[in-house]
Amino acid sequence: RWQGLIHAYKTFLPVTDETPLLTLNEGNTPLIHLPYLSAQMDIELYAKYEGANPTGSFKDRGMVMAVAKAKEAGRKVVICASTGNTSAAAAAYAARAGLKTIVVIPEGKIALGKLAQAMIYGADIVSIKGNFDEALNIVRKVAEKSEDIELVNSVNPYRIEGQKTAAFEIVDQLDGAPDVLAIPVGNAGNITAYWQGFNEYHEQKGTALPKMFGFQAEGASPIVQNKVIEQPETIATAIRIGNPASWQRADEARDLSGGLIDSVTDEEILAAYQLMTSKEGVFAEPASNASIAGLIKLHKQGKLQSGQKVVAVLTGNGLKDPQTAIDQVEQVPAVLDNDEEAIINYIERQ
Ligand SMILES: Cc1ncc(COP(=O)(O)O)c(/C=C/C(=O)C(=O)O)c1O
Repeated sequence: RWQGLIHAYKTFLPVTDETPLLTLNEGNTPLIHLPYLSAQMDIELYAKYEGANPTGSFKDRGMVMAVAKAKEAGRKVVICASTGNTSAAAAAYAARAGLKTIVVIPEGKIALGKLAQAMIYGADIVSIKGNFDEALNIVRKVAEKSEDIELVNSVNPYRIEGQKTAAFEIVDQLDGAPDVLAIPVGNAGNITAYWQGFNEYHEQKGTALPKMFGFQAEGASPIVQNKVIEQPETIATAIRIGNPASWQRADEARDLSGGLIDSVTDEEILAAYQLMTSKEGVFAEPASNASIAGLIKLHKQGKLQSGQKVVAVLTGNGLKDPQTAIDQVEQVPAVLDNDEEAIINYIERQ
C-alpha cells in the first residue's frame, strides 16, 4: 500500500526519527502515455500527471517535507506567498499537522479552485495590491522576524527535497530516465528539484540524466529574456512570476543537462490546453500545458529530435482554474428543457 513520500523515499530525504510521519498519500502519480501527440511529434511522449496529488498539484511533494520539518522544529505557523497552489498545499498539510497557515496572494490573480482550497483548509489569507514577487518579499521579511513562523516557499530547501521525488518516480515508472524532461517554469523550484532528483538517482543507481527543457509564459519569461520582468502577465496565473527565487539553479539545470529554457505565448498554451483535453482526455491547468506547448513549438521549428522518450510534467489539475476552461469553450452547453423531443432534435442537429 502506498503510504506517501516520506515513507517511500526516506533514505533519499533529510528525515530523522523525530520527523513526524506526515502524509496525505502524496506522490505515486500517474505517468500517462500520450498516443496522439506522440504520433504528431514522432516521439514517445508521456505526461507526469501531478494533478493527481492530494491538493491537485506537485506542491504537495515539497510541502509534506517543509511542514513535517517545521513541526519537528517546533514551529507553530507556516507562511508563504503564492500564485495559488503553494498556498493550497501549505494550508492542507499545516491543517493535518496542527499548524496555522498564513498566505499572501497577488490580488485578483489567483484561480478560483486554489482560493477555495486555501480558504476551506483554514488559512489566514492576505491579498496584496502587488504581484507574486512582491508577496514573496513580504513573507520573507515576516518569517525572519519570528521564531514561531516557518517560510515554506521553495526557497525553503525542504520543498526542493520533497519535489525531487517526482524524478525518482519517473525513472522507476519508465525503468530508466527519459531523454527529455519538459516542465513549466515560474519560481523555478520545480525544475531545480527535478534536476537534483535525476542527479541523485544517477549517482546512486547509475541511471541517465535527461535534458531539461523549461518553458516560461512569454509575458513572464525573465530567464529567457535574462532580465527581471517587473509586471509579468500571462493567462497561466500559476507562472505569472517575474523574478524567480531559484533563477540561478534553473540556469544550472539547463546548462549542465544540455537542455534549454524557452517561452511560449498564451495562445500556444491555450492551444495545447485544448488539444490535451480534446485529443488525450487529460485536463491540466493552463500553466501545466506550457510544457506541452513548448514541445509543440520545438517540433514545429524542427528542434525536437524524433524517436526520443519525453516526459512532460503536468503540474496542476485542470479543476484548479474552472473559469479558464469555461472561457475557452465557444458555445455554452445548450440548456434544454426536460423535453425528450427537443433533446433528440438537438442531438441530431450536432
Ligand atoms: C500549476 C503550476 N505549474 C507550474 C508552476 C511553476 O513551478 P515553479 O517553477 O517551481 O514555481 C507552479 C508554481 C506555483 C507557485 O509558485 C505558487 O503556487 O505559488 C504551478 O502552480
